[in-house]
Amino acid sequence: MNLPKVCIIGAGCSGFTTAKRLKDHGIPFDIFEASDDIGGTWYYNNPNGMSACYQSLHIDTSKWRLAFEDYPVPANWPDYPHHSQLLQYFHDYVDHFGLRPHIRFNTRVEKAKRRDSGGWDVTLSTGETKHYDALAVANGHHWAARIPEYPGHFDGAQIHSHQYRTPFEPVDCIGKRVLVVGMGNSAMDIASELSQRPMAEKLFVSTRRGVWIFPKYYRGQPLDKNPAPAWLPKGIKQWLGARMVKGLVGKMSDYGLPEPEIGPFESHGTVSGEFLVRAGSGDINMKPAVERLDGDGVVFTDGSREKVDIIVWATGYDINFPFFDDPAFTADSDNRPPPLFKRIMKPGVPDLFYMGLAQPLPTLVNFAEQQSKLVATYLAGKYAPPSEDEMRRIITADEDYYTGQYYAARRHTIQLDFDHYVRALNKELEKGAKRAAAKGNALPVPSRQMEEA
Ligand SMILES: NC(=O)C1=CN([C@@H]2O[C@H](COP(=O)(O)OP(=O)(O)OC[C@H]3O[C@@H](n4cnc5c(N)ncnc54)[C@H](OP(=O)(O)O)[C@@H]3O)[C@@H](O)[C@H]2O)C=CC1
Repeated sequence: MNLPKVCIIGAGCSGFTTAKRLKDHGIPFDIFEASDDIGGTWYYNNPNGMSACYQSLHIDTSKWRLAFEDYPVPANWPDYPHHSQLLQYFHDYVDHFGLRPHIRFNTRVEKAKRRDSGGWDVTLSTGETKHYDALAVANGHHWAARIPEYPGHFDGAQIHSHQYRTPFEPVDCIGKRVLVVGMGNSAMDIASELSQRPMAEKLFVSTRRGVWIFPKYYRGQPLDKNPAPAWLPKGIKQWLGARMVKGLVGKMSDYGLPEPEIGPFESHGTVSGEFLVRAGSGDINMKPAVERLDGDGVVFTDGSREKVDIIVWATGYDINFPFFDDPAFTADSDNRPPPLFKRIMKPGVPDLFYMGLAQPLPTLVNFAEQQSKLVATYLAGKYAPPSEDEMRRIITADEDYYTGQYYAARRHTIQLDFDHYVRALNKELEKGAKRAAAKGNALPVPSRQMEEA
């Protein structure tokens, strides 16, 4: 059968696992990667400017949960591998499955435009425009730094956590008074590192709300290693999890942190084995939200003022698809992507797939590997989605399930429970296989001879 040809944007873990699955099904594809190598955000000092890695970064998901299902992680890995180990694992995967020859490096997708009749014209940084039958978007969502604006001016240095590499780069923090803004996982790691006595002279962390900080271990085992069964009702799962977390860490105010007004599962999980100890040891000084910048200092909402030399904005990322002009395909002003069936397909657009566009707990690393099952079987005519109306109904129900419990924030628009998602996806794949068989396994996306536009 002449299967449709796919353009994959990005050779990070979402892009290359999608490629592997397409290859398994004999679906032709090209991957375009702006950088000189694979890995995306996990490629430290990635010359494409899109890596959020700092030198000391260890992933906060354990090796037990991030492994690709068809390629085991090295047996000698620690529970929480370093970013360099993860990147090596990615290289090994790509080479093992023979994906590298399909990747065009140093080639950025500048524009992706859908034709009225379907199919995509993809314009590359080389100036070429190529036509593809389908488009898989895997450009990541941890690279467009979000920096809030506050009144006043600041005379010191300001960086976003995305730029942070070491205590010395890109700004020398040694002996300085440093303010880290935010309480996500970037803030946890960077504040814990800089608060060590030989590093910053004084380390402040500003947060506009209290959050729960999960430990990394429970009785000597990674906390995420033995999750509750995926079939357990959400309310019970969260009640049990909240009890365990509270039992393990106690009250946040015991460490000098603001007491959360929310439960542990009402914000994206903040995980750290170090932060609470550093705060409890007096090396991290908590401050409320920033009110204004004030020359050589910062004024906070409780009226206090601190002299500050460096601000690290660990304030997260925006979802960004710079190659789409059509707002129907991009995130809105609240950082919400278009409503997507299984977070992959936009109803009514049969030849576009968003890969890894989620904040799955516990991890994003092996998430697109699961999603690619739907994409590959769909393009091969072995899976058929439900009607557009049914897709929309499922999208609404899924979004309520996955994001309903979180407080409204730009960082919470694509939250997702990995285990629940995979269970539901597998059921959907079974149903879709029956629908496809009833339609005679017709190809939903026509394959045209690939042509230069
Ligand atoms: N070791 C690891 O594996 C690491 C993983 N990560 C992952 O990378 C992703 C991004 O994490 P991260 O970079 O921490 O970003 P997040 O979006 O998770 O956190 C951003 C933080 O900044 C705060 N914030 C946002 N806007 C403002 C504002 N205008 N004023 C004050 N505070 C603000 C948020 O507070 P609010 O909730 O109030 O909006 C939140 O506390 C996550 O998925 C995270 O888990 C990150 C670092 C390390």
